[in-house]
Amino acid sequence: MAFSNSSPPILALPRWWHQLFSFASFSKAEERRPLDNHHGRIIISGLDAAGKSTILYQIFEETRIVTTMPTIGLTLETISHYETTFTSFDVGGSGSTYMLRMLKYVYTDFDDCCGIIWVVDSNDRERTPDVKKELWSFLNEWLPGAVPILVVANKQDLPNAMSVGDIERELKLHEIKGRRWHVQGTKALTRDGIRECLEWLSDTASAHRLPGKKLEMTDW
Ligand SMILES: Nc1nc2c(ncn2[C@@H]2O[C@H](COP(=O)(O)OP(=O)(O)OP(=O)(O)O)[C@@H](O)[C@H]2O)c(=O)[nH]1
Ligand SMILES: [Mg+2]
Repeated sequence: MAFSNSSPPILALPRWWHQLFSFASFSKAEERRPLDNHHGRIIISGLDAAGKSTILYQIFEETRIVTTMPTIGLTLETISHYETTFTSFDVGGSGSTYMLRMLKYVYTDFDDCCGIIWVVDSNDRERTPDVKKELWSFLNEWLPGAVPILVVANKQDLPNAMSVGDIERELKLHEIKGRRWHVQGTKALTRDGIRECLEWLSDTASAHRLPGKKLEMTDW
């Protein structure tokens, strides 16, 4: 998602919108998965078109193919599943810094954030510098304390995709201090790697959750 400086972002959907997804996903949840017993919030972020919404839906849907539309404006996509909520948002585009500031103001319950999924389009080599800039700005200015970060190297099915090692080097992930991090390759369209993502988060995010808080995943 991108928007120009001249057109400030707006909250594109009412706050109750995610309840539709809560209802839809709840009925499908028969088999317990790695994060099902956790509490807190997990944020899914990254540049536009990286695959955030696809990953969000693949975590919960049983279908093999997921169709997504570009997430427009300052749109939060949130899905609740048992005690877990995933919320997704975009940080790309020229208005991203303004948007993050506004989100901090509007949406104040990030104190319960216990993990981040940062989605990268591994096939989009041209935008690697943008990804690096946004990721580090996010880590330095936005993400509280020692919250663990899972970098998802998505679109591994595409022939020009950077490897997990390439992404680790390009984004200088080894310079991350004071928090656990990991890179997981995924092919979100076919769900490859999604379970591994959840397993890593299950091991690490729980250490950062607040007692008694519901686990939520937020695709911003
Ligand atoms: N080849 C391939 N395409 C993918 C993969 N994951 C997502 N896509 C496609 O990439 C496009 C963008 O995916 P979305 O999930 O909408 O990405 P997003 O990050 O939510 O995008 P915005 O909401 O616009 O910021 C869609 O056409 C997806 O079908 C993948 O692993 N491989
Ligand atoms: Mg989206």
